[in-house]
Amino acid sequence: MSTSSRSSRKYHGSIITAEPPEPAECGVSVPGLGSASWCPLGRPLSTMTQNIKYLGQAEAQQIDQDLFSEFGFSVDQLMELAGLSCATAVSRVYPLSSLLKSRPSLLVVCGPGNNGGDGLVCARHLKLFGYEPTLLYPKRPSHALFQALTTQCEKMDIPFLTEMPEAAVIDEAYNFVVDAIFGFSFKGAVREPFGTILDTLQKTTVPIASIDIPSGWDVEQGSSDGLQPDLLISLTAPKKSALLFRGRYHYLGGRFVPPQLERKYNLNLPQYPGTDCVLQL
Ligand SMILES: NC(=O)C1=CN([C@@H]2O[C@H](COP(=O)(O)OP(=O)(O)OC[C@H]3O[C@@H](n4cnc5c(N)ncnc54)[C@H](O)[C@@H]3O)[C@@H](O)[C@H]2O)[C@H](O)CC1
Ligand SMILES: [K+]
Repeated sequence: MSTSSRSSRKYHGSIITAEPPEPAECGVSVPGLGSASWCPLGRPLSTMTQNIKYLGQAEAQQIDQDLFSEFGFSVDQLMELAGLSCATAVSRVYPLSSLLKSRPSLLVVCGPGNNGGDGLVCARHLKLFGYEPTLLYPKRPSHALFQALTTQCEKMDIPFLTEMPEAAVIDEAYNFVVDAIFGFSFKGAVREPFGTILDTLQKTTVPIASIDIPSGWDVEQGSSDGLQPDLLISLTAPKKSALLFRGRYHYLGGRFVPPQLERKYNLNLPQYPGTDCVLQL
């Protein structure tokens, strides 16, 4: 069971990993949020990435738009790479060999936007990696892309739940949960059915892996009483709320940013190792 002081979550029934490093001296540049010597995560300098930019909501959306309009990418291209990054980070943090339940089960909860699409792609790749994902996808957009992603999962025999199980059932049935409910376009008070879903997730004790933003968190301000994921996978670049992430693992994914775009927004992205599609921050 984790006793990490950075996360109040207690885990049982799965995932045994080392404790996170203790706070140490470090320096991070956080435009608009603080001085260059602030160490928000308490990680040693050697494992932090100096000067990586933490994005505000509008800037994250602008970069997204630039990728599609100015740089000519399509949504499904980037979503595939984003979802693959998420599946890769998940498999690094929760390798099949570390799971304590008899089956490598996990629940992926998908929201109504592109974050939900990342969740569908992530589920498909996790299935290919040997996991047994189950999906909950309560609000499905009519757009052909999401219908195709849904079909792909169905054809890979990934089951879809019709309703959110109770917290105790989730703890019993799944090793961990992937949160793909909301990403960088989340705004305002949570609307149903996602309020109830997030309330249930908060009652679970299995680890939560959040894609891009812990769902329900304000993209810039975070949330003191919201979800406390164990793993956060920031896509393209971390958002400002990631500075308040207190889980054990923070990964960067979405290795698709053209250098010209990186320079335009001064992202200062770290060097991904070799051909890897994720990087632990
Ligand atoms: N460039 C990249 O890094 C890429 C990131 N990707 C992923 O896309 C999401 C952002 O997707 P977007 O569709 O813009 O928004 P969301 O998924 O966050 O959600 C929009 C969806 O949610 C509804 N909504 C908003 N606020 C609320 C609320 N308070 N209550 C209920 N519902 C709400 C809204 O109506 C929309 O339906 C990013 O985070 C990445 O995960 C791409 O996949 C690849 C490129
Ligand atoms: K999310």
